[in-house]
Amino acid sequence: MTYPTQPTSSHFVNGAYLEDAAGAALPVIYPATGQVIATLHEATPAVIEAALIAARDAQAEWAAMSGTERGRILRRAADIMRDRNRELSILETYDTGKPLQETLVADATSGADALEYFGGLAASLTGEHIPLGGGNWAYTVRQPLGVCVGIGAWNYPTQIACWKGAPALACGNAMVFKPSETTPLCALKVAEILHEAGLPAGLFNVVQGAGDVGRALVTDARVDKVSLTGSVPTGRKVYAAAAAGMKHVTMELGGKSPLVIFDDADLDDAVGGAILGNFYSSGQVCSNGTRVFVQKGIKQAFLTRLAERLADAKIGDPMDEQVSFGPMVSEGQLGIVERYIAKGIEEGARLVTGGKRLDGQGYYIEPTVFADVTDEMVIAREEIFGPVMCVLDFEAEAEVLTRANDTEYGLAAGVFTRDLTRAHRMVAGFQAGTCFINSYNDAPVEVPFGGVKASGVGRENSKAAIEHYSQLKSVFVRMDRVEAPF
Ligand SMILES: NC(=O)c1ccc[n+]([C@@H]2O[C@H](COP(=O)([O-])OP(=O)(O)OC[C@H]3O[C@@H](n4cnc5c(N)ncnc54)[C@H](O)[C@@H]3O)[C@@H](O)[C@H]2O)c1
Ligand SMILES: C[N+](C)(C)CCCC=O
Repeated sequence: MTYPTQPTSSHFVNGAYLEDAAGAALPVIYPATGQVIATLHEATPAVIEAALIAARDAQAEWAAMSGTERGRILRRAADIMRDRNRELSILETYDTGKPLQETLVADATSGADALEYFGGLAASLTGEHIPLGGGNWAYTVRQPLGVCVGIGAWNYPTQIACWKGAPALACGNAMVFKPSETTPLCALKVAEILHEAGLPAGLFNVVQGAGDVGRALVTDARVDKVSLTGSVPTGRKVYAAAAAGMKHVTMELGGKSPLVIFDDADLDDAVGGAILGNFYSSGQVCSNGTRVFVQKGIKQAFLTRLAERLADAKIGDPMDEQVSFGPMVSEGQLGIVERYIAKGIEEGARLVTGGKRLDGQGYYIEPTVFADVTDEMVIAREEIFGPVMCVLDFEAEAEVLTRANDTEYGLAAGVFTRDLTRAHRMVAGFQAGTCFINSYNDAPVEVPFGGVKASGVGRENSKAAIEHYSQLKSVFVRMDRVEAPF
C-alpha cells in the first residue's frame, strides 16, 4: 500500500531528512488492516548525536532573533498546516487508525492552533520592572532554556509534536522530538512544514526510536528540558532521569478520570459527554472520563439512551468519512483492552454492550460499557486506554466527590448538572488539573492542559506553557552608593 504523504526518510535533522539504515527496522503498521505501510529505522547513536549538535548549534542565533520574527515563522507554519489539513489528516489516520472524520478536525488543526497561538505570543515575552527602595530597581529577562527534548505518545502524534514544539520554539529554544515508535510518521511532516515556513535548520529535529532512544536523549548533558507525553510508569522513569541531570520537565501522563452525572442533568448532553469522554479516538485519550458516576435516579434512563446512541456508531474503514469509530492503534493495545474486558467480567461487572473483537483484518474492538462497576474493581482503578466505559452508581454529592478523588491519578474530571452552584462546588473539590462543566474533553489552545497527582507536572497550551519553556534572569540595579561594612 502507498500513501500520499510518505516521508522520504526516518529522521529529520538539521533541516533535512536523514537516513541511517544501520538503525533497527521500525515497521509502520496501518491499524485498520494490520499491513506494514512503511519501514523506518530507529536512530543510531550517530543520528542522536547529529540531532543534539544541530540543536545546540542553532539555538543561540534563534534566541537572538526578535519574538516577532520567530512568531512570524510559526504562524506561517500554521497556515501551511491548515492548507494541507486533508493530506496531514490522512497521514494521521494511517499512523493511528483514528477515523478521518476525527483527524480532519482534531489533529493538524489543533497543531496549527498551537503554532498560531504561540507564534502570536512570541513577541510579547518580556520581563518586568521592579521598583525598590532608595531609587534602586530590578528587572527580569525571560530567557529560553536551551535544548528541549519532546517525547510523544501514539494517540495524537501531530498534536503532541506541535503542543511541545510551538511553545519551545516561541521561547527561543531548539527541540529534538522523539515520536512514539508506534506512530513515527506525522512528526516528520511537522518538521518539514516548520522548515518550509522558514525555520532555520537545526531547531526542530525528529529522531525515531523506542525507550532506548528516549533514554539517550533524556540523559544527555546538553539537554536542558524534557517534555514527555506518556504513561505514568514511563513518566516516573523519565522524571527521575531528568532530575538526576537537574533538567526542567513537563510530564503529561495518564489518567482514570471521573465523570459525574447528577439526576438533574440534561440526559442527552450527559450521554454525549460520556460518549466523547470514552469512545472518541476509540477511547485512546489521556483525559477520558472512564469512571462514569451516574446518580441512581437516572441510571436506567442513562444506560438506555447510551445504548441507543452507541447503536449509531459507524465502525469500519477509518478513511471513510462516514465512519465514526476506528481500530485500536496496535495489536498490543487491543490485547490490553481485551484483557481488561475479561477482567471486568471476572470481577462481576455487568457487560451492557460491546466487549468483542471484530472479525476480519485490523485491530477493531466494539465500544464497551460495563454497569454496576464498583470502586475497588481493577477496571475502575487502572487506566485501560481503550473504548471501555465503567458506569458506577452513586446517591449523594459528598459521597461521589470522595469516590471521584480516590485515585492516584488527577488528569481531568467532569460534572453534568443543571445546578451550577453544585457544579462549581464539585469542580472546587475535584483533585484534577483539567475540569469540565456540562462538557467533556475540550482542549482549546488558550486553556492550560495538564494533570495533578500522578498524572503529571506542568501545563501545556496557554500562557502557562511559556513558564515551562523559559526561565527568568533577575537583574538588580543599584542607583545609590554601595554600603560595605569595611
Ligand atoms: N496527559 C497527556 O496529555 C497525555 C496525552 C496522550 C497520552 N497520554 C498517556 O500516554 C499513554 C499512552 O501512550 P504510550 O503507550 O505511547 O505511552 P508510553 O509511556 O509507553 O510511551 C510514551 C513515550 O515514551 C517513550 N519512552 C518509553 N520509555 C522511555 C524511557 N525510559 N525514557 C524515555 N522515553 C521513553 C516511548 O518510546 C514513547 O515515545 C497513556 O497512559 C496516556 O494516558 C497522556
Ligand atoms: C484534545 N484531546 C482530545 C482532549 C486530547 C488531549 C491529549 C490526550 O490524549
